[in-house]
Amino acid sequence: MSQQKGRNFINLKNAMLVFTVFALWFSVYFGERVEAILSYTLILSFGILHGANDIHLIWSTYNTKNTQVSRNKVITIYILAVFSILALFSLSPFTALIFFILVSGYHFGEQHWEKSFSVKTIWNKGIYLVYGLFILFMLFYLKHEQVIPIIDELTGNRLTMDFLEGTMLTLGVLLLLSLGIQFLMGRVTSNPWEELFLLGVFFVIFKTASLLWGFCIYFVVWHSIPSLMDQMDYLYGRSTWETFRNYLKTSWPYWLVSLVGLIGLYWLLGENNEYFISVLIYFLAAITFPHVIVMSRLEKD
Ligand SMILES: CC1=C(/C=C/C(C)=C/C=C/C(C)=C/C=O)C(C)(C)CCC1
Repeated sequence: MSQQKGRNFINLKNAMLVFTVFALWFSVYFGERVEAILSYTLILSFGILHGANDIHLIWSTYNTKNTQVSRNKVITIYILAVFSILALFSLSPFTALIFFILVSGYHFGEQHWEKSFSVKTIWNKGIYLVYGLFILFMLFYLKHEQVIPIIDELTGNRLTMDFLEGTMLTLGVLLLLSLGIQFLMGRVTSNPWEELFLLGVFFVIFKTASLLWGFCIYFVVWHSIPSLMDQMDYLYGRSTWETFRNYLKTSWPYWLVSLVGLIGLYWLLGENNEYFISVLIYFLAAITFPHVIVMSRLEKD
């Protein structure tokens, strides 16, 4: 059984690598406009979908033999969490953005490394954070020409290229040291060369593709799709086309409400924001916080 699971995982990784190489080829042949259309399509479909079942997941993880929670209560708490984040962005955008980047980094790292540590320690959580932040800062640094104005629009703070470079290098050294120690102690089950190679692939993608396409490839291919599969494993015991159909059946209403929410947010904030990506960031932040709590609980289970 575990051998079967391992084989599926390796197949998934290979498929993701093949898709990534294809996406890289695509970015060389097609212009920014085509990339942008495809990026928004993938982010708004698979990207949003992987968080669309959160309410159902919270409800099913909390509804055990001993505790009963009503669906309405879960929906109310979820909506409150989403609006609190939007309120934080309007009160103190810089604090909200720092918080969002930290939480996103942790979440990306947790998704990638969760199955790879044979011993559970508090250090693993630090590695999740450093890994995800390193990926994000690699993208911010390599695409600084677009990222600096976007962050300026969101927060009124103009980051410098030196800051982005320094943070990326510091995170890189921290990551090498912390993961290196874990590998030497024999606590990591994945192949270190494969992991280094993967970081190299992300570097090339972020450098070659546009900001949106680079983010889309990481967010959709390397984060949302594996996360969708984890969620299907949790909910239905396996991830197949059939369980994907079941997943779609429970998540499509939430997915649709999310899209309507994004359109509403654009209608409210569009005039004040030159970049649509800024509105997308508010939206992602609002749905990310509850999502990270749900997924951390699910990975623990
Ligand atoms: C700040 C910033 C970005 C960061 C986006 C992040 C951090 C997204 C995280 C999404 C998550 C964690 C979704 C849920 O699963 C972009 C778009 C790269 C563009 C440049 C500015």
